[in-house]
Amino acid sequence: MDSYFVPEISDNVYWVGTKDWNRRMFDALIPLPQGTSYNAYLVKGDEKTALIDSVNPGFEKELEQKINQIHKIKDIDYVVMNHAEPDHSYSIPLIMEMAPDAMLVTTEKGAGMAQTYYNIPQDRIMPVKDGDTLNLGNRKLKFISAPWLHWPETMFTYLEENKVLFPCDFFGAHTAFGIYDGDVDDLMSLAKRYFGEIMMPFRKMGKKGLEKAQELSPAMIAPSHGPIYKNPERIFKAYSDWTAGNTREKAIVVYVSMWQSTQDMVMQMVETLQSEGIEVCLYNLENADIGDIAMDLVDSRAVVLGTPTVLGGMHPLALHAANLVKTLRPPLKYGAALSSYGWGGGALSQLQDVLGSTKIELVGAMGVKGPCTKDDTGKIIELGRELAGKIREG
Ligand SMILES: Cc1cc2nc3c(=O)[nH]c(=O)nc-3n(C[C@H](O)[C@H](O)[C@H](O)COP(=O)(O)O)c2cc1C
Repeated sequence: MDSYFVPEISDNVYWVGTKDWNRRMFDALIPLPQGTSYNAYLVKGDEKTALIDSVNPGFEKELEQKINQIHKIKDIDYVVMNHAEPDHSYSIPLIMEMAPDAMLVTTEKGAGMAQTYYNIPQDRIMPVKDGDTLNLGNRKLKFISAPWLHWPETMFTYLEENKVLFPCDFFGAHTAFGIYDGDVDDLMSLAKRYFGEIMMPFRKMGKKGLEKAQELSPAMIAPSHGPIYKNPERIFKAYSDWTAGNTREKAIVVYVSMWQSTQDMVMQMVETLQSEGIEVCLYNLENADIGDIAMDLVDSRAVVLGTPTVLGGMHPLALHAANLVKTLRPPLKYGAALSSYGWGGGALSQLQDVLGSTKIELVGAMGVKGPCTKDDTGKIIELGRELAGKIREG
């Protein structure tokens, strides 16, 4: 490529990130319907220049050229590492090699990770604490500790003069589309999906991070994935609901069925919940997108899990889903389980084991031998009504 598009997103602040249009999977787990971006930013003061975050493996050359279009890479003074994960930090050692006087700026924990992951020598690392500032001449960077968003070493960086917040993964979205928030129609869904996948397990820390971000009153939020927010209020409002764990009168139903018996049970439950005024989203685990499930877990009040018994336990897809429900720590209050079995069963007791350590109140777990009888259907309707009542209570 002869020349890259390197937008100046704010006075003397340049987006030097890269877009991974064709990536379809993240963390070997999460589908990416619109690819993703690895946002890195170059901040030029009249005395010093800082690079904030870097890019994923495979995009080093593009990053190098983009920086060089704005400022000689060898003259970079600081490389700020908000988060050590390789999608943002993999290219840091290369930049440090090309910019021999540059210092790596990161948290105390980040310093350890920079050595472990990237072999950055200790004498080239400048650890910073919450509230520390770094002078670039006519502009200043301020560092805000933001642990567990979503690794222990994470921090935000704030460019005070421009009022631009660089929160790394926090407020991010996986999409390669658009530069600014107004460019992507379904951005709030993508941001919610990202929140569910990455930030939901750390809602308490997220609440604190949100408060710290709001206190700064930034004019712009420049995350490490997805579009840059020219209007932070929109994402602030959304994060306020999501980190608080505000749920709706909504049930997420996830199931798998080999011979349709469990599916019939699940469908009767769906009809009952809907007729009781409950919003329902349904995923067949055979073809469901885990990211969609994570997104709907963000504000669902109840989960219904349907699985047949397979070899004495849950169907492996249902076990995977139940484990996700457990580890993503959604704000679910209620649950119900539906299962068909052939002879001895076993799926329901395994499900109760998996979800036993969560705060989800299991309203009912119903097992049926073979296909549903009329009598069984009546019991599912009863269970559905009871679950709907709980959901309406709040
Ligand atoms: C591969 C396989 C393994 C099974 N293992 C068990 C089992 O260990 N215990 C049991 O009670 N039923 C077992 N079954 C029977 C199913 O649980 C039963 O057919 C059930 O009705 C299937 O529900 P579905 O129609 O929702 O797939 C197994 C069935 C299959 C196909």
